[in-house]
Amino acid sequence: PLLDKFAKYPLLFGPSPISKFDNLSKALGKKVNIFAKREDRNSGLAFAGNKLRKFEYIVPDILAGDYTHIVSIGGIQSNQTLMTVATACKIGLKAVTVQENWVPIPEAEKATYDKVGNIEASRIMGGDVRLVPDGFDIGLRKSFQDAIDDLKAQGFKPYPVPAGCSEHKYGGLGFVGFVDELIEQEKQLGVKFDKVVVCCVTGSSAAGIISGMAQYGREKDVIAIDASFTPEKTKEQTLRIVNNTNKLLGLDKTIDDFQLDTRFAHPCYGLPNEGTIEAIKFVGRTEGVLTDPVYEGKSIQGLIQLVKEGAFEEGSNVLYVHLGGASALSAYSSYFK
Ligand SMILES: Cc1ncc(COP(=O)(O)O)c(CNC2(C(=O)O)CC2)c1O
Repeated sequence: PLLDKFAKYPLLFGPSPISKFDNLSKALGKKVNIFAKREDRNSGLAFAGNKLRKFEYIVPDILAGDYTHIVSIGGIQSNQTLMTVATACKIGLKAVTVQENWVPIPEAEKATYDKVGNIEASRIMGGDVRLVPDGFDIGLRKSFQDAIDDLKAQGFKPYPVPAGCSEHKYGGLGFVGFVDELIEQEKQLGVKFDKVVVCCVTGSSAAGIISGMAQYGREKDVIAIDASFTPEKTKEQTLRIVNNTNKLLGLDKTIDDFQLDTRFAHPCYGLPNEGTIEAIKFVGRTEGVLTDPVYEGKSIQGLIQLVKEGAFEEGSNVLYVHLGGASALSAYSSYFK
């Protein structure tokens, strides 16, 4: 595969497993065969998750320089910042995480939102967690630059990793590897996936999958479900990462569009809608698998809706990409009384 020319630092157990969601398929009328590739179980670090797959192609660049800190950014219950801390611990660096007010925290969660789940785990692992009041935006942020300048002023050498690793030059490579893995697993399973459904916010998960599938002429089989609630920005950023990644791979292909379903991101980034809560419970009760109110709850809500409205041909094989995130559920307990 084209990816072999890039250095990779192993952070995952190996290929992430594929579950067969037969109960869910049946509960939805057995029209399609639903499978799930489990990035939520891809590593032994922290709570596992999609960012660790991205960090595998970023860590060699960190180790190549005498950096002292990894600096990253996210919301208070960010999975990105947690996986930044875990990766830093693994490679012996310190971590500074800028955590902004990306989510309008519901009254019922105010007392615990910045104490439980992902942020608790970051503190346990010694992350220098810096809460700042700035609002949500998937782009490059002043608060992030301030943290980097602050560390440099103290004589440290910080390595910046932007939100979701997505604007990092190698941000898309991890999920190109996901596709190479998937192609192998299709052979082992004797199954070809007709559609791949994945959550999309800062874009490098979906971008890597689209770029990876483009090597096999299958980029149109990817359906991204927006959870940013800023779909124009997410679409532009994702497409840019797709084409930057194609260039990195030496893949002579420009992709100017992809399917981004924007129907499930409401009411805003970081808060579930009623259908999200229904979907989380439905999949929890039919498959014993947990998803979260910010990301995977919305993408599985999208998958269920797409099945119900006949978006997939009868009998087709649909792969759901579970990117992680259930570790933030404790910050949303008021939704599951
Ligand atoms: C569990 C989970 N699922 C899907 C996504 C969306 O991935 P992308 O950002 O690559 O589009 C995230 C991202 N999370 C961000 C974070 O700060 O945690 C980057 C937004 C995620 O954590």
